[in-house]
Amino acid sequence: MTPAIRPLVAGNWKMNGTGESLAELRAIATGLSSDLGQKLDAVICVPATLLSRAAETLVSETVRLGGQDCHVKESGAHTGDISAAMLKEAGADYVILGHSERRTDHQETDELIRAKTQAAWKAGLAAIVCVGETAVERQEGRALEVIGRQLLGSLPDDVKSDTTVIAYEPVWAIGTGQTPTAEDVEKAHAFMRSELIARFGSEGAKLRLLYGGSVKPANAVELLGISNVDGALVGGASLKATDFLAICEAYRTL
Ligand SMILES: O=C(CO)COP(=O)(O)O
Repeated sequence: MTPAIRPLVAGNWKMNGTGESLAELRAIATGLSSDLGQKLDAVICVPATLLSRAAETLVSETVRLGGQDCHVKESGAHTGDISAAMLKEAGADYVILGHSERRTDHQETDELIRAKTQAAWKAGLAAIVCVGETAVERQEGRALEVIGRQLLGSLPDDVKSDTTVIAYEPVWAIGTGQTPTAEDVEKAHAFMRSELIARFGSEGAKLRLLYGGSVKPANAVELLGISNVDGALVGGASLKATDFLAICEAYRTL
């Protein structure tokens, strides 16, 4: 954790969730309306189909909503795509961009992610920009090189800390139950911090750096307590309110 940076715990529901899941969202919001909610910001990135209903269902401001991707354009002939402005209108304040599943499934490049980040800002959304190495890249000793390249390529030049969040998600740790050692997470986050300060100066020092990949209640205190880890991007464990809240609880002790 970085002193003076307010933590952010973000959930990524991916392609999961139905109308019934809104009860979990309500339970998360209720859980965070206690003093726990004063210790952190929380956002749940639901499937786009649930955004409007999720926005209606949330009675408190303790949880923000996010989308999981957006198109670079505001509107037009792009069948199946959703613009950042549409996400905003549906109730989102954040959008995840460049998740490894999109980089892989949809061949998204750093250049495209950078354009999407600008589109998100223009629509009034904060971008959660994801980076992370694959297992092979790690075995080849290229993890930091890959993270550095993705950071450089995926971020526009005018990054501001109130509209941009970075998520380090090692691809091999996503949905596998495996996590890097605390030393490896610390090394990756320290590297990102120094790269971001070198490029963005004081804004780079204030950017929130999330760790993502098999975060669960059992490892939350250890992972969230690491230097320069300012929150988490949680996949599977964000689908159940009890798990997500148990992860947030780590900030009571940190
Ligand atoms: O991809 C993730 C969040 O974006 C992480 O997923 P898991 O927490 O399920 O490993």
